Amino acid sequence: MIEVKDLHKSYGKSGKKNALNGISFTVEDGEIFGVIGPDGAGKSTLFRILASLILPDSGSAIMNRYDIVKDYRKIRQIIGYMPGKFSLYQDLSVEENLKFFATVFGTTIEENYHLIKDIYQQIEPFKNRRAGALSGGMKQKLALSCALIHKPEILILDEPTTGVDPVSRKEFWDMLARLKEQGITILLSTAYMDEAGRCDRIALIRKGKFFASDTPKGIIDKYTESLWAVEGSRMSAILHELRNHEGIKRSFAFGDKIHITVDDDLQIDELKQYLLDKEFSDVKIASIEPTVEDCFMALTSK
Ligand SMILES: Nc1ncnc2c1ncn2[C@@H]1O[C@H](COP(=O)(O)OP(=O)(O)OP(=O)(O)O)[C@@H](O)[C@H]1O
Repeated sequence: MIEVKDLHKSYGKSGKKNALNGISFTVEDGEIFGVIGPDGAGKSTLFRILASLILPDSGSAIMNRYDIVKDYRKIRQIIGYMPGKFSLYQDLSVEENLKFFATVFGTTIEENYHLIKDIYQQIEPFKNRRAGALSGGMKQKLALSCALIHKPEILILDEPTTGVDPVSRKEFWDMLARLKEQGITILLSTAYMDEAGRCDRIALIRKGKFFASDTPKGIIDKYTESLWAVEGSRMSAILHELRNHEGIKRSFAFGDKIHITVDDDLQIDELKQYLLDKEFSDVKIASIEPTVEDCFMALTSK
């Protein structure tokens, strides 16, 4: 179990830059807990503190009975940490990297091969290739293998899917689901809101603070406003006109659509006519169910 209480951290002389502003949460054994938020929100700072790499200014954290400050040696044994930036030795081969991490932790690849088999088998054909010459998806699989090779109880993965193609991202999440089945607790961060649904619980973070924490469904269920998706061929011009409409509370581009939150008394046909009058003739508008990203936008615009 992970128990985090009121963590604060600032950087710079006289602590000018507040990175964490009082973070508290718990993660149960075997849970996948996702910390979701934009760049600079404080995710890496939080994970570096929990991995015992930097000290908090105040607050505490217990990871499976061990205190991150007092018991930092033990913490490093029971966690597997995959930093956001590529952490492997670029000039060592795939196999040499894995051997190195196994040796540091006093184990061997053979001893814990069963844990990494699923993942490592996919990169084993390239075991003699330099890590620096691997694709993004393969680097990520090697980094995860290295984080797992000492059989950690808790995995801390900082933005593990950033810069990874959609197929490798899906494979990665399937692997995490299998690790969870083996009882490993997984704490990860992501800037991709569509990954929220693969977590048991999530926390939304912004400016060093969690502003919502629940199951993905729990977060979505709290969204009670009317939400529509607008499609058309001149998206930025449509967005501009929508922002001038007083019945629209919020609007933002969402992939190839625009999501808008509207006043309860506005009707779809009424808005279609408004856009038609502005010469947008091919506009489609439909009522939709919110996603975690819609919740994030709603909560951060308050
Ligand atoms: N070593 C440092 N010195 C000064 N400021 C820092 C340092 N590390 C992070 N920060 C600042 O602290 C804030 C939180 O950064 P952090 O890296 O924890 O966020 P993040 O959510 O992980 O984002 P990113 O994905 O961009 O790393 C940011 O404003 C960042 O600029």
